[in-house]
Amino acid sequence: MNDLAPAVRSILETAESRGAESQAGGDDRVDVDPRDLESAFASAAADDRTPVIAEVKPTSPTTDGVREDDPFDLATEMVAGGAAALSVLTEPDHFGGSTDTLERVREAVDVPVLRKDFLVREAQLDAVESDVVLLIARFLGDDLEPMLAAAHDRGFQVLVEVHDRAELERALSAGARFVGINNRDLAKLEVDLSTFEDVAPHAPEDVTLIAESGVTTAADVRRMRAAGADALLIGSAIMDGDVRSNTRRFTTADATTADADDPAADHPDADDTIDRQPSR
Ligand SMILES: O=C(O)c1ccccc1NCC(=O)[C@H](O)[C@H](O)COP(=O)(O)O
Repeated sequence: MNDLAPAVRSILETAESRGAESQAGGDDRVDVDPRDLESAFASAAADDRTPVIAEVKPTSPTTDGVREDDPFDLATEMVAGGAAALSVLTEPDHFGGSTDTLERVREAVDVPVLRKDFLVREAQLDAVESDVVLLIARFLGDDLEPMLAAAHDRGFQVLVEVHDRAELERALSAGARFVGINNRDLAKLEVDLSTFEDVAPHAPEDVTLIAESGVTTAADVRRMRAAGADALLIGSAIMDGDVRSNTRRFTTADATTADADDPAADHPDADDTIDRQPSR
């Protein structure tokens, strides 16, 4: 883990020292009856909305300042903007998140809610109920498979985050059905959308692929969709300004071409679809 950016090492150190932090004050194992993520994406698509997971992200190591708005209001605005699902940071020290926030948001909306955190131990799965949990292949190493099984056992759907082809192979061998390809390199914290384009063609067709991080324009959305993204996870660009209209700009991206709201030119390869490997 020496190759990680200092901020990410710090995130990981605090993650390792955090316990289950159960809202009930006990250490009961959660048993989740989740809202179905795949159906939420399908409903969005049937409704001509680009499937977007909008992220409630008060701050981060790469963001200036903290957004203090009530997460309840942010979440309802994101859904009003057409988000198929939400992601809520529960990491407190670097992202301003909390399990309380996630509980309140999940009560306020009827779309699936992803718990975005840096989970490294099974007991941490029991801190709060959500429809989906994130597991990061790079942080979990050989623990990925048992953590994935432990999460599935509790009823969670699991988004396994990868950054390169080797991590994709580990995620697939562990049994991941939802894979997030993170365009943010946790070693340098740099974002490069070609990460998704490089890794996605190696995923089998029956895996649901989510493009994570660094999407800032509708043209970026179309670029990720052309490269095989079934859905997108977008945080900072939604949190920066009017959350409802920002969300709408992304959820209508498939239905629009480059327009006045999105002056960035479409990526030259945006119309080239990339064939994914056939199902294994
Ligand atoms: O967002 C960060 O600054 C960050 C720093 C270190 C580790 C993880 C980080 N982000 C976590 C995420 O996965 C993103 O919040 C998510 O993919 C949305 O990204 P973006 O749309 O670029 O805000």
